[in-house]
Amino acid sequence: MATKEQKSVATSNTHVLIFPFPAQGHVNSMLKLAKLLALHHLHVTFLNVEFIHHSLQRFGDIDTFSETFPTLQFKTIPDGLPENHPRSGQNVVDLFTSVNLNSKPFLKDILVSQNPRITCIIGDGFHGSLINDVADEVRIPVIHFRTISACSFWSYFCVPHLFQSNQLPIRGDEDMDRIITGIPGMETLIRCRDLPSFCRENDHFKPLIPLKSVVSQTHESLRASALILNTFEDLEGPVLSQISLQFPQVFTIGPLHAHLNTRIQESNNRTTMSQTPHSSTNSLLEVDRSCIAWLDSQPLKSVVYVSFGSIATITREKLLEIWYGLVNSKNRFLWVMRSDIVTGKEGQVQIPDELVEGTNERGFIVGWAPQVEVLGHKAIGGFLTHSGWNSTLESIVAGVPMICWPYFADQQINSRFVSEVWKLGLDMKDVYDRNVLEKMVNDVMIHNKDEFQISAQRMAMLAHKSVSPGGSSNSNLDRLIQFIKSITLGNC
Ligand SMILES: O=c1ccn([C@@H]2O[C@H](COP(=O)(O)OP(=O)(O)O[C@H]3O[C@H](CO)[C@@H](O)[C@H](O)[C@H]3O)[C@@H](O)[C@H]2O)c(=O)[nH]1
Ligand SMILES: C[C@H]1CC[C@@H]2C(C(=O)O)=CO[C@@H](O)[C@@H]21
Repeated sequence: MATKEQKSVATSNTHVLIFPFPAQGHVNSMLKLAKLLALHHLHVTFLNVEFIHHSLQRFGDIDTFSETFPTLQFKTIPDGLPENHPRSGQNVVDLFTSVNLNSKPFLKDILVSQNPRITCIIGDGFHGSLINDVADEVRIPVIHFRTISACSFWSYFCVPHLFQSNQLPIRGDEDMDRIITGIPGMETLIRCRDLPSFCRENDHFKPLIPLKSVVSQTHESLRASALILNTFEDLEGPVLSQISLQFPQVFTIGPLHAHLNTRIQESNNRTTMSQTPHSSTNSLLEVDRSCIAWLDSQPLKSVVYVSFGSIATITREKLLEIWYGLVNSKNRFLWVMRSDIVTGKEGQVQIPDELVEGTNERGFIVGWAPQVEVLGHKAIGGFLTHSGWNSTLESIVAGVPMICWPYFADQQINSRFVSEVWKLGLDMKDVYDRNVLEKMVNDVMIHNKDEFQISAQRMAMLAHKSVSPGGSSNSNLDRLIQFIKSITLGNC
């Protein structure tokens, strides 16, 4: 239910247009920012490509937003791909090319036709050059929101320097444990294998998204008036100090899902009109809630939650290797197995009898889960994750230790920080072995459980502190709102 305060009309002519890269991990966090700004009475237009908007209407709850966020509106543009294009899994990379090539006229049209007029664009930094070029043409100030961690953003930023100092490229026959020394703030931490996967010459994504392109998008953020990151100072302070030397206006306002809940609660408390917590999923896929009833019947912290996000795909062999590792560990598990997760032509995966039995005894499989709710459930004791940034933050907020099995892009460096810097879990990157997984799962769930639980609880507490009144992300959001308003005034 909307509060009196939320229902009040926008108090200024500040009108922000937010445009995410069309994928779950990006829409998720950028829509949370949209809600936060709307909650503070700014006009917000959230621009999606059509298929994302339709998915949010089908599986999310955006049609109910006008009640709670009256100053938030949705607009759509085409993505330029044929209607029957499978926009799921790793096919999302085609969207990058197509949106870059085709969306400019539609974007410009939306930007100049709104009332009140758009005074600021918050664009996905992954589409940095597109956003900057359009913003220049229509003369509207632009802020970049990069939806990845500060440590991965910074590593992309430093790539040209790594080439100059002959630390890159990473060739096919490379010693992947070679230390990369040229990233300020991470001097002895990063091995070749921990750099974003696009840095590997033999990366299977390389032909689809060249490293050069991701790096140049990252440098495009230098042209923006400010940079927003979904992180918090207690988590990534040293790297953020380095980023601030290059980017004078950096706003760290995460973890955004926790921040939004805090601000909604604050606003409810002020008006006493409604105490209903905000539980929107922003989901692009149909959520299967049956797993919650299953979790309700499991012992405290006994279940490993397994999910590899919205893009990762795996071969049949790797899927079975993970499955064996989980079943052989004898722990209970809840696994999100997306319908498009298995690559290759085999179609249906034949599942050995011992895996079927082990799963019937101790496992539960769904196509898509209410992840934030699952991670917050008392039965969850660990998270086998691909280390996507949203999943990492959601695990941190819930105080759940991780076993990391990164797939591509920023995930390789996120998992290094999870294991070696934050001590929140173990990193299994580049290993596809059931015995290793079995051992790691048991380390996190049983043998070193107390140690991991203590560090996970500590970081969860810091995350909550950062979004609470007086916390760094909370204050940074107030500063960001003032910054956006000052851009509006300067623009009049
Ligand atoms: O069953 C599920 C599984 C996932 N999710 C949600 O889906 C999101 C997944 O996001 P993320 O963990 O970031 O993974 P990806 O979908 O893989 O995200 C892409 O975008 C991220 C942000 O840029 C990057 O960090 C990743 O590497 C990139 O693959 C999270 O909010 C989850 O809560 C669900 O709601 N239900
Ligand atoms: C398709 C992926 C390549 C990298 C992109 C990204 C980024 O901002 O660097 C994050 O996650 C992915 O969704 C994008």
